[in-house]
Amino acid sequence: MIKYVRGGHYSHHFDSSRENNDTETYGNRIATFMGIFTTAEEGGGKSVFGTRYHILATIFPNIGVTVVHSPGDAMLWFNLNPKYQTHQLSIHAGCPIYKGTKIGLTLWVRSKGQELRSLCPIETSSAFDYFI
Ligand SMILES: O=C(O)CCC(=O)C(=O)O
Ligand SMILES: [Fe+2]
Repeated sequence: MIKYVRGGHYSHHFDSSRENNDTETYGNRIATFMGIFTTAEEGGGKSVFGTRYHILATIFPNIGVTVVHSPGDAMLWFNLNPKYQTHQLSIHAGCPIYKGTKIGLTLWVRSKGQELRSLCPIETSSAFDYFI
């Protein structure tokens, strides 16, 4: 569960991590599911020109995507490239909240044991890139 109040935000980051005990056992975070329960009344971000605009959003700057939420929305995105390394296009951030409360649920899908691993030829496919 994540909850943001005024000033709350999640700076740009990748959801995948460096190798550790968890990645050894379960694999890295191949995908992220995020559900939105409540959106703030006012949120924001900054455009590339530095002007503030009011959005309640998760942004993916490397692919130019801004997802503006409503309660009940869900998002799913991929974090790894076909070699199971951090995908540079997956960097994202939760924009700061100015007013109200944003509550969501983030679930990370680990790569080990996923059907994708054995049934789809993602190692040789560029289709994977399309989904993030
Ligand atoms: O709050 C958001 O919009 C993004 C949250 C996020 O990136 C995360 O939980 O990993
Ligand atoms: Fe994230």
